[in-house]
Amino acid sequence: MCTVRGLVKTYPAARGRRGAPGTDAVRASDGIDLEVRRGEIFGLLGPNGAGKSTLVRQLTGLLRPDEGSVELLGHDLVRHPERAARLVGYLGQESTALDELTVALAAETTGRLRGLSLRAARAERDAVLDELGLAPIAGRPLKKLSGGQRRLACFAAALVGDRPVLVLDEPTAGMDPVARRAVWAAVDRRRAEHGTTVLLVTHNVIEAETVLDRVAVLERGRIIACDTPAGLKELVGDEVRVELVWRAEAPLHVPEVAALRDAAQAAGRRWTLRLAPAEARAAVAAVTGGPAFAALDDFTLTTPSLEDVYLALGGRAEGAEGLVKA
Ligand SMILES: Nc1ncnc2c1ncn2[C@@H]1O[C@H](COP(=O)(O)OP(=O)(O)OP(=O)(O)O)[C@@H](O)[C@H]1O
Repeated sequence: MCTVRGLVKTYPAARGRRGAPGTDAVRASDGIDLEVRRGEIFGLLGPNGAGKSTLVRQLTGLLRPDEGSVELLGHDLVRHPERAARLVGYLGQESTALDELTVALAAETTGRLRGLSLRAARAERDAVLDELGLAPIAGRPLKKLSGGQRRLACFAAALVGDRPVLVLDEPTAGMDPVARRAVWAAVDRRRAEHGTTVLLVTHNVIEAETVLDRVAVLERGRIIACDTPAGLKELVGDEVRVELVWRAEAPLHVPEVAALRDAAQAAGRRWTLRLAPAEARAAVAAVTGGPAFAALDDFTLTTPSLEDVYLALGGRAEGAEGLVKA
């Protein structure tokens, strides 16, 4: 369905101007091979700057690779990037092109641009606004909406005209849980009813886990893992995640707590540890059975999630500095 071979894209170095420092060249795609199957919901996961947007912009014909090939539904998109518009419904990270339009007109205009008759564009517009709960704000201009509402309106527009492939760059960024659920339900419905293939860029690993068939993890322009969520989880084996939340400072004077310090990733009052099951049981027994218990606010034990895989592979913990040890 979509085959990518040896994709390379380097952004050139820029000279600094007016005393500002220049930037080095960035190899944002560094030899990417990828195969997405028809009807698959395929995720691209990775830290900021890993090269996810650069990759999807090459898959949608918006950015020309330096080297390599992109074939989408039998079309060579490096040679014929203009063909992507007929194949792909693309939701980019920014929406400025539609900002002046109302929610209804953004959806209708997209339909018209995709070749629908006026009557068909209006029918699809009404159906998609209803489906996503946007009818009450259909008459409002995008630029006067909240970030999450604007995102949902752009998502609605991307769905109009029924493209066989949807490429969605962080579709649920800034959305509340109700809107996020509506997005995932709409994606699922298109796959079930039309066999739509979906390529999804996301940071939200926990949310993505429930909808993705396969995931590629990107880091510094390379794919460092690609498998089903379950297959990726096997990489972290039977590790258990232990979360300890302290009332205030961790009681490091308690030897059992001090012993866990090196294995823990600390974020404020919260410690996260990844341990073998027996070690996890021992750790919980130690902090709940002894003098540390008075300092403990809460604890949880969970089996591995896609986020644990991501971290184990060397991804950056959200909000944390530096790489997390495998
Ligand atoms: N137009 C550009 N010119 C120069 N460098 C760029 C440009 N766009 C992106 N980059 C650089 O290329 C690398 C990959 O960027 P890209 O936007 O593809 O990452 P990403 O994985 O989508 O990140 P995020 O999760 O933050 O959206 C980064 O180092 C970024 O700084």
